[in-house]
Amino acid sequence: MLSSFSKNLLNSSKFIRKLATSSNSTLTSISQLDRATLTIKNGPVFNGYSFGANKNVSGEAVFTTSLVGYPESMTDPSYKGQILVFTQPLIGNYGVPSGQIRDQFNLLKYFESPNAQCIGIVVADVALKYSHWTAVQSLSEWCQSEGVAAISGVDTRAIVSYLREQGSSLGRISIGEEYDADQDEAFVDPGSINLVHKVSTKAPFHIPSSIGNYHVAVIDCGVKENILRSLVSRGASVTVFPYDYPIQTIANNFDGIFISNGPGDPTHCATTVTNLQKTMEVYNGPIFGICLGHQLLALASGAKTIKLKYGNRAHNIPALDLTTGKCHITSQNHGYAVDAQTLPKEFKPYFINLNDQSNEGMIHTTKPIFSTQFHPEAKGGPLDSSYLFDKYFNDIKTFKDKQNEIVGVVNNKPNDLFVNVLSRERVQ
Ligand SMILES: NC(=O)CC[C@H](N)C(=O)O
Repeated sequence: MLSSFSKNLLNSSKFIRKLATSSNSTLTSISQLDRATLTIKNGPVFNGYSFGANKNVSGEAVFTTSLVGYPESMTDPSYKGQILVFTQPLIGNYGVPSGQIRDQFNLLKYFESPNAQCIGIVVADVALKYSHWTAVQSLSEWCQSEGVAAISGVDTRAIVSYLREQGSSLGRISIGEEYDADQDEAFVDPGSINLVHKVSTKAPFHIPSSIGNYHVAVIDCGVKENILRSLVSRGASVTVFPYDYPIQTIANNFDGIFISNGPGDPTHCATTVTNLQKTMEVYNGPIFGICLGHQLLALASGAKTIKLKYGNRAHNIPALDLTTGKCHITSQNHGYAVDAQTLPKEFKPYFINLNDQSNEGMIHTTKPIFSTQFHPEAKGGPLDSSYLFDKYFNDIKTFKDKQNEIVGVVNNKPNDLFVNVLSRERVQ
């Protein structure tokens, strides 16, 4: 523990450094940075430099082996409350694009949600200078304005080796002070918080599609913008509902139901699981779930989920499609998985992870219901598995054609009166 004298000394040198840099907030050299410490609970301590928000944070420390895509990963709501360690040694070299720019569907063009979601990042070597035609600021500036703590100059190989051996662990980033054993208690366990509640829209919202006549209901557990784009750009207007909305009460107004990705332990989403069970009893249309959506659908079907030792976070994970025998390189970000042994007989495993043999998806034997653990929408990551959205839309078309035969109604445009009163973007 530091004496009060050395603490004062540290604080005054920090103050002098702040004065020296205050005329120019753009950091260009590591010598301008404050000290920072990454502490793993009951584990090692790593000393480096702070290049983000001037605040101490604590959460689950996880690692990603993605080479690119830090803006997409950091704005993915599935990372809510986590400290993200990048194995790619140089991070920040292409800066950060604008979080304001929207596409033709009014969706964010470069971000996966309006804000950074992880609470901290850990990199070996931050690029304080950046260059890219879409960049509007440095990673350091963005972390400061978004309240994300960030540490550079640490041995990320040692950190990741530790997390691989011990499993994902609680961690803390402390700014401007040396490791203080007195703070050992101050670790926040995001596993004890309902993280989905924090990221889900607070009220339904609607995204119209001028391309087609389908209407899909999305259960928002922390949905990524590119999932919404993948639906809207294929011709579905999308109405997005809060994670705990009783979807079973309105399901039959929709041509498809979709369950999104999201943060945390799937067993914390009991209300969503119960609603999905009830939905599957009353709804015969297509259902598609991604990542947390896959896990929730599996729980609703009677299967169980497990926590993986350190999870799968990367943009190059091989998943075998068991129906075609083809391997696809996939984008992933999860710490939990479905235990394939517990799948009920109506569901077959759909994909398997070729690195660790964990379950990567399931498909119903008779109904148009399937889900994947990986992210077919990518962002970042390869587009190999985007064909699954096409499959979902084939299921939607078949279902709708059949409905139209029965009902004799051809035009099922989303009920304008219902959707017109809804917001056009997330309600936070
Ligand atoms: N990307 C996701 O949806 C993550 C799902 C879940 N929170 C997990 O960590 O396994």
